[in-house]
Amino acid sequence: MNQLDIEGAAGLSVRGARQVPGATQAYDKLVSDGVAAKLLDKDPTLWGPAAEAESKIRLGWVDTHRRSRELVPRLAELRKELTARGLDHVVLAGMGGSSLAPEVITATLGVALTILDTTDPHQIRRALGDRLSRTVVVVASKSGSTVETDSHRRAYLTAFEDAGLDNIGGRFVVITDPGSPFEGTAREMGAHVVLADPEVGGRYSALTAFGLVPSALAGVNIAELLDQAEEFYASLGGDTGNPALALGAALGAAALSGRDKVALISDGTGITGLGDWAEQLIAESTGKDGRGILPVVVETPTSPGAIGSDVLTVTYGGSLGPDAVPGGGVTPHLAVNGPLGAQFLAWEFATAIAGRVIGINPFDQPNVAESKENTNRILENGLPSSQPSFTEGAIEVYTSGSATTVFDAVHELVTAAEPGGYVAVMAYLDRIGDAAAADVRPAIAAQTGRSVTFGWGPRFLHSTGQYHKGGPQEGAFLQITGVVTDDLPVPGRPFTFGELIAAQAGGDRQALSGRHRPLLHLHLTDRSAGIAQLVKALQKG
Ligand SMILES: O=P(O)(O)OC[C@H]1O[C@](O)(CO)[C@@H](O)[C@@H]1O
Repeated sequence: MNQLDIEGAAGLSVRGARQVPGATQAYDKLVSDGVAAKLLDKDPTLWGPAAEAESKIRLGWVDTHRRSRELVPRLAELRKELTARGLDHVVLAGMGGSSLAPEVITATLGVALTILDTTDPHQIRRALGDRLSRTVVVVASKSGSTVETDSHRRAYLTAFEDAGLDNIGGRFVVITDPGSPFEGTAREMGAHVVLADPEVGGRYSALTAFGLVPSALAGVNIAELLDQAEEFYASLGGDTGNPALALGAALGAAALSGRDKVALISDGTGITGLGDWAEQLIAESTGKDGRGILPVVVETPTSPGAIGSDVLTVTYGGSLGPDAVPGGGVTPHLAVNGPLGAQFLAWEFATAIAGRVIGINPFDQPNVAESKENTNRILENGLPSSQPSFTEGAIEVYTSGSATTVFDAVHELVTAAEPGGYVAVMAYLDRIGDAAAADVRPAIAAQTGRSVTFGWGPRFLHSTGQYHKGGPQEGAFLQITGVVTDDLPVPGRPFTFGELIAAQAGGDRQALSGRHRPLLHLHLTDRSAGIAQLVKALQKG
């Protein structure tokens, strides 16, 4: 470690922070304003008067890990009860902050958990067909009004009833805020109910019931995560030896100096998938008022997009020894290493700090509602009819440009993004069955040298979706949808999952085109053939 590196408690270190241009000045200003201690003290004035009311009720994450302790014995008991009933397959239904942390936790610790954060009927059908009689469904929604999650609950309820299973209510565990619509529904169903910490927003909720309940039921030792957070907490109030303060200062200062894309890359040292969780935290927290930091999850240290003139390269992983070379194969601006429980708290603290540095309120998400409203309107009135501009193989192309091939249409889109802008690939597909669609990201990034993000729809709507609409208006958007060959009704609702996902995609197209953003829609009439054709066309150039 050298003087640019800061090691805090719990073995969490941030290397490189002070070499990021502007970071030292930002850090010194934070110190002279006493921000670290004030944040630890939950001071709601740190983000200005306009953000104060929201901040007042959103700072519980600072020490929520302490209140979460009471969950440890309770969840051990519940797990015992469920396994005694033979319910050993845990399915988590939840969007954004209600499922991303358990995904990282279980992936990192090698524990099986089935996650439903989709409305793709094929993916949902596959989950419903998997060990149904042994399934316990964790329904996680802070607001208790998220359409995707409620639809999953309905689908499982009907599947359990159709299979003639007993004690159906007891096959559900509902996590929600006290008094939310889901609390009443859960009690009526006879579900197990775990009320969440209401003073913690979804994306800051890793160490609340949202992160811990599904993880514990799946078999994770959650006490260990809480211990790591508690140990790291000791570093948070200080002006020295505070890696989270350094991380926040560097993220904020980099964005102000033009490195406003953050490539998030695993260094391969034992933490899996933190990038997807941090992506939501950073994008939804900072992408507003025409400002923000764009997180770009990059597959490996050598994948396209890891470095660039407007990119802050950040690697993450488990604790590293003092002489270790960080980065896992790339030279990062910042390397964040340490145990997972400490990482969650460090990134949350750093994001709140970066929000202050760039001058936004890190606790609201003012532009998320728009696509949801468009979706509801489409579900009521139907999608406006449209004809493809042309069809190539298994791909229908909807473009306002003049291209006549898929490759040219993508090229046209990419060149329409502002210099220093980005391309967002948004795939409303089955993220297991259609996993190869993720290859589109590196293929476009390699061709263009631009920052390219990839998100599964509708999951990204609860993450980078906020940034797309609220952040700097410099994105170009590639939306990919796919044929539905085996649709599934949403029980008790006047639409199917296939109609819902189409309406979500259509609603987001309306939100983006309303902002006059470049948008290309590709519809796959045969999913696997279409993906293979698209990736091949892009790779060939
Ligand atoms: O937990 P809920 O209320 O279902 O919300 C899920 C996600 O949707 C959002 O509220 C908005 O997209 C996220 O901030 C949140 O994590």
